[in-house]
Amino acid sequence: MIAISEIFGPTIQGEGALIGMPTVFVRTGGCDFRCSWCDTRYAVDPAFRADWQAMNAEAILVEVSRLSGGEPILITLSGGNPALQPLEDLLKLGHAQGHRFAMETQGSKAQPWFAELDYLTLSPKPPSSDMPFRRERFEACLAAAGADTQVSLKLVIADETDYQWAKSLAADYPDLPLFLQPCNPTPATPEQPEREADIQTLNAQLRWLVERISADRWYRPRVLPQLHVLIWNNERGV
Ligand SMILES: C[S@@+](CC[C@H](N)C(=O)[O-])C[C@H]1O[C@@H](n2cnc3c(N)ncnc32)[C@H](O)[C@@H]1O
Ligand SMILES: Nc1nc2[nH]cc(C(=O)O)c2c(=O)[nH]1
Ligand code: SF4
Ligand SMILES: [Mg+2]
Repeated sequence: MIAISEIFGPTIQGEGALIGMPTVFVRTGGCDFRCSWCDTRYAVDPAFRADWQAMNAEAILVEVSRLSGGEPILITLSGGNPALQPLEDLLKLGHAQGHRFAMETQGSKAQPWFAELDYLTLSPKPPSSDMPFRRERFEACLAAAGADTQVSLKLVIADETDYQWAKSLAADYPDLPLFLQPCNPTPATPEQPEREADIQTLNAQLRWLVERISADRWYRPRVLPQLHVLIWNNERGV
């Protein structure tokens, strides 16, 4: 069984390589990380386990199909860390129904079924998250994805230290499409579910990042906002 925090959509992928793509999100419950600025703690902290549902692949796809109006769609697996879940059957059955699959993970755990994904976003965590980067685990994820899965690197940047870390990490993986995403310093939290994102601050951070890469003559990354935050602020389920 798969621990599910929420299934929602259709919406658009708001981040990274597939930004703007219509998709249904399948958010799993449980994470091996506790990032300082995590915007989905309700899918991380076991205190919210009672809100998660154990579902099998068939039941998840019934809900996706209800949301998509019976049409095949891009299914985005996120979390929590979806790599902690047994998702092989979901990929097999979903593909047989014509869906495609993208997944977001921090790269802390590799699974053989990464090779069955259409897209994999690896989002290792910068110093500001207070989480470690374990290179051998990240590289195990790359190896598991293999040649048939489109892998990209999406790095969250909160400050200059994160920026320097990102530049150095990215240099070690020159062939990966690279996306830089400003950190939202005021995500909604279980304590403050109505907390607003400050769009002015996010825009200033975005501008800083563009100016930063330009000043460095670093022309490789694409700098993107969290589009869903610009559209819906910190709302959940969009
Ligand atoms: C909520 S995580 C879930 C998937 C997986 N655990 C991971 O971190 O990649 C999805 C994406 O949101 C990003 N994210 C989480 N909190 C954020 C914040 N406050 N500002 C910007 N991005 C954030 C993560 O870095 C990750 O790229
Ligand atoms: N629209 C939208 N795009 C997203 N991209 C990554 C998300 C996530 O929480 O993993 C997310 C999300 O929650 N909503
Ligand atoms: S790895 Fe992802 S879901 Fe887990 S705490 Fe960090 S941002 Fe949140
Ligand atoms: Mg999110």
